[in-house]
Amino acid sequence: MNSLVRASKQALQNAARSYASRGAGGERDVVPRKVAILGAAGGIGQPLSLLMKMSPHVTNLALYDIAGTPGVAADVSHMNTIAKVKGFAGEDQLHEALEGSDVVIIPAGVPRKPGMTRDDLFKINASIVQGLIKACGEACPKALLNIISNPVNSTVPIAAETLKAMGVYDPKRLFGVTTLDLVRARTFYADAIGVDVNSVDVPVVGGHAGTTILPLFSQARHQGQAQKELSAEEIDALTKRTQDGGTEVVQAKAGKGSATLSMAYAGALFADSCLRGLNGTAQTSEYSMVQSEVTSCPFFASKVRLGPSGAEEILGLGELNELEQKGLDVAIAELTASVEKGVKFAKDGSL
Ligand SMILES: NC(=O)C1=CN([C@@H]2O[C@H](COP(=O)(O)OP(=O)(O)OC[C@H]3O[C@@H](n4cnc5c(N)ncnc54)[C@H](O)[C@@H]3O)[C@@H](O)[C@H]2O)C=CC1
Ligand SMILES: O=C([O-])CC(=O)C(=O)O
Repeated sequence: MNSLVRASKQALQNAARSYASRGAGGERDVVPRKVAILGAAGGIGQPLSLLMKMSPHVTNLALYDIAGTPGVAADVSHMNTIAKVKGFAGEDQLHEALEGSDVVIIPAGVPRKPGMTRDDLFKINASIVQGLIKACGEACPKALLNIISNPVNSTVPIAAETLKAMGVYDPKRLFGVTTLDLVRARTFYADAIGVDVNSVDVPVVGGHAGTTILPLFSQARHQGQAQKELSAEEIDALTKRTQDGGTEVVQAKAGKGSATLSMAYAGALFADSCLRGLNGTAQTSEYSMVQSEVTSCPFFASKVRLGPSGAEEILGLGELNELEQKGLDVAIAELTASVEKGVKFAKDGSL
């Protein structure tokens, strides 16, 4: 069972328990953990706020945006789960929102419209992410930072350089959220071979844009009897669909933004794993874009073991087939260029 399903069941159980014992005093053995969401009034931010309010690991939830957060906070604060919720609006309140945070999730910034690439968002989102990361470096330098804002392939290196310049960079605490690529690969693969999606595991490595997203179907695992063996053409189609998953949603939304609900789900899964790692839960791992020596590219998404100090171990890629190896070469070239673009922006502001 994945952690969010478990978390949702736990939240519902907690809710039922507290409902049944209103006034009984409700003692609970929970590690106090504060999570801040920056961009909490947005398309991702709102459902993500809902899901983090349901997490059994969150005791304090700070919802920050340039506007609109008092309403979102008032709304989710009525849910009878353990997290205390507070809304913060406008830059004056940013530091207060961040202080004491264990995990900061950042889905702030503009989304794509049809015809745009994620890199087309760089001009606007680079500065937004840099500003927010500076505030994190000042107010909560030890927090685990979960970057959702696109282009992730550049915003993560921007964050790293910004924190470095402030003297507070810890590579173990900075994560680009690529979980949605894994969520999609699992869904598409389980559908294609006809097995229970909860039994499926598909590694997805590289970055988070087009051909930098590299699903490794040769390493896919599942339980139960598959209804179907996939041909090379079918694997190729699944690879392309995973790489273009974001565009599929952008086109379907026809100008009204990109993935928000599935992203909120993926973001909550990832943040929940970060919290479980912080709490010392054994065997907590996720795929994420981190500073890495797994390939020649200085930032790369692969499997990461999460623990009390963040990314405690970065695992290798395992064995790739010939096609995947070719895909890896393509991914590294494009990802390296996006990383360099981010580093350059952070150093000299060039767009
Ligand atoms: N990593 C991933 O897998 C995915 C990333 N994304 C990215 O997430 C970002 C957000 O997407 P949506 O929520 O759909 O956009 P949205 O436009 O619905 O929401 C963005 C929110 O950010 C806020 N914001 C803008 N500047 C801010 C600032 N300086 N401080 C705090 N908040 C600020 C806006 O007020 C808005 O509420 C986009 O860049 C999108 O491309 C989207 C889907 C998947
Ligand atoms: O495609 C986009 O612009 C949003 C995104 O990153 C995704 O859905 O994977």
